[in-house]
Amino acid sequence: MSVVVEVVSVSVAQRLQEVSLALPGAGVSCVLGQNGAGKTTLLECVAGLLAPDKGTIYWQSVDLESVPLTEQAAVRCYQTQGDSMQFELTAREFLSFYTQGAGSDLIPDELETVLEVAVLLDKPFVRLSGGEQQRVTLARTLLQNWAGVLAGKCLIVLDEPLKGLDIRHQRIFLQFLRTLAGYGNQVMFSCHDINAALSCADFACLLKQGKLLAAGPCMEVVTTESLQQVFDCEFEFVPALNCGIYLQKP
Ligand SMILES: Nc1ncnc2c1ncn2[C@@H]1O[C@H](COP(=O)(O)OP(=O)(O)OP(=O)(O)O)[C@@H](O)[C@H]1O
Repeated sequence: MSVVVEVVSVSVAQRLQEVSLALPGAGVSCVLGQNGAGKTTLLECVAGLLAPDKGTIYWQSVDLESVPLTEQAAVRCYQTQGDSMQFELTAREFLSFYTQGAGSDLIPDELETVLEVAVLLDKPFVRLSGGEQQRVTLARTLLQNWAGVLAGKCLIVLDEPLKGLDIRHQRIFLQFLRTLAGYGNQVMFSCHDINAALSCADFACLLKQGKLLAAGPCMEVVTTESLQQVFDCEFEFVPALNCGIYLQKP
């Protein structure tokens, strides 16, 4: 069973104010908002990596503060916005370092198909391009708990996973997030590309200046009006393909 998350009146000084939301048991949720809106802060709280000053995070109706760190780590995959690396490790060494116990195949076929990291493994991580580093770190994030991910038991929290990815890798990775949710995992990610996020997510959290403006099914909470409120610019909805896209008005 995936991790059911509830956030109740969570505040972090200067960063989040009285945020409450409940994520569906399995699915994909996106967090949208301007720079500094509190997206990373919310993701860190949900992932159990930042204790709120006020309020409570529940996983499976249990106060996260009472869940031992090892138990949290066993069902969580977390990706920060940018992994810095001080050492001249190859991508293979970097992945091995984080994925001890992942099995004999360093990169499972399913991950390789999506992230195409095999060709990068023998290069020094620090000399990979930004997007290549992102693909390796996305692999590392999922390999942290790969067995749990395959079993659909994980909370997968990704801070700007599309950062640096070319358009093809973005599309493939977003489709893969749906696959992971289909296994039963709870996926939550932040993103600055509204249309990319909405092509994948079924639930959206809209943040502005540390406050939650809305959270709920994308079809209900994402509108030209709510986006204007979140981003302080005007949008037009253009029907396209089988859904539509939001364009920023000039
Ligand atoms: N460790 C910290 N201590 C104090 N304030 C912080 C800390 N980290 C971030 N902030 C502040 O909290 C606010 C929210 O930051 P956060 O990183 O959550 O925003 P964000 O929505 O993820 O932004 P971005 O889109 O730029 O990544 C910002 O004003 C930021 O300056």
